[in-house]
Amino acid sequence: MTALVFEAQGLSKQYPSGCALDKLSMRIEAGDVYGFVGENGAGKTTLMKMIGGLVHPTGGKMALFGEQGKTELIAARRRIGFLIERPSLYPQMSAQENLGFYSRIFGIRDKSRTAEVLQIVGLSEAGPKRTGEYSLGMRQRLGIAIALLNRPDFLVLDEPVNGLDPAGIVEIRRILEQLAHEQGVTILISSHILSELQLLAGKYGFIHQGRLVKEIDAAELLQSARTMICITTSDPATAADMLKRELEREDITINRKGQIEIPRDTVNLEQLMSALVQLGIPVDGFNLAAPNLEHYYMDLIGGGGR
Ligand SMILES: Nc1ncnc2c1ncn2[C@@H]1O[C@H](COP(=O)(O)OP(=O)(O)OP(=O)(O)O)[C@@H](O)[C@H]1O
Repeated sequence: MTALVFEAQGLSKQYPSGCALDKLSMRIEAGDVYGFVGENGAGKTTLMKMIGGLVHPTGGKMALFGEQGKTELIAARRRIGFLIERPSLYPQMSAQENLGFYSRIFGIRDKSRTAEVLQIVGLSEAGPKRTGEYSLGMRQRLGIAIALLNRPDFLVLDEPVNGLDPAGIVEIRRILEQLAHEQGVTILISSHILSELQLLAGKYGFIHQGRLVKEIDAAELLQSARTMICITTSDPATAADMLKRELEREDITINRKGQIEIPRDTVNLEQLMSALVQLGIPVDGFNLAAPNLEHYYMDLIGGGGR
C-alpha cells in the first residue's frame, strides 16, 4: 500500500464573509505530483495554508504523513517545503544571505545546504547577487530553493509559475521534474496555466467553491477529455456564429489561438464539411487537438468560451 503524505477528511474553513473550504476530502500519496485546479477564490491557497498550519480548519480533520495530533502535525511540517504566494526576500541581501537567514529560522546548521539548493535551482552563479536585482523568475526559483532547505519529502507550491515568461516557466518545470522523478519528492502544485500543469502533474484535483469536485489521473484525462477539431479561418467569430446556426449546436467555440473548435466525437464530419462550403467559410487550416486539461476543466465546470 502506498503511504499517504496528506489526507483531508471533511476539511472546512468558514470565514465571517463566507466559506473558503466546504467539507473537502482528498488524499495525496507518496510520489504523487498533484495538480490543484480551480478558479480564483476556489480555496486552493486556503488548503495549502492549512497544510502549513497558517490557517486553522473550522471543521474536519487532516493528517500529514499519517499524523493527526497537534504536536505530531508540527513535527510533520518539518518534512514539508512551502512556496505560498511570493517568497519573502530581503532585497538588499544576496540570495546566499537570504538562504542563510531562512536556514537560521528553520534551525538548519549544515552550511553547505545553501550552495546545494542554489545549485538545484540553477542559481549558483547568481548566489552572491542582491535579490533586489533578481528577475521574477529568479525570485521564484530562490523561493523554491528556500522551500528545499529542509530536504522536504513533500513540496507545496502555490502558483509558482504565475507571471513568469515562457523560459522561466520551463526552468521551474525542469527543477520540479527533477525533484519528483529523481528524488521522489511528492508535490502539490496549483496553477492557472493548465497546459503547463498537464506537462508536470500525474494527478489532478478540481476544486470549486471550496469542494473537491473531481479527481483524475493523467491516463483518465486522456481517455475522458475530448479531441477537438480546430479550424483556422479569417473571421472566426462570424464563422462560428454561422456554423452554430447551420449545425444547430451551441458547443462551437473559439480557442486561445483564435481557431474554431468543435468536439470531434459528436460532429458529423461530412455535415461539417458541407456546411463550411455552403456558408462560404474560407478554411486556412484544419487540425485535431488532443484531449487536454483545459478542455476537461471547461467541460467540468460547464464553461464555454475556450
Ligand atoms: N483571511 C481571509 N478572510 C476572509 N476570507 C478569506 C480569507 N482568505 C481567503 N478568503 C476567501 O476564501 C475564498 C478562497 O480563497 P483562496 O485564496 O483559498 O482561493 P484560491 O483558490 O487560492 O484563489 P486564487 O486562484 O485566486 O489564488 C475566497 O472567497 C477568499 O476571498
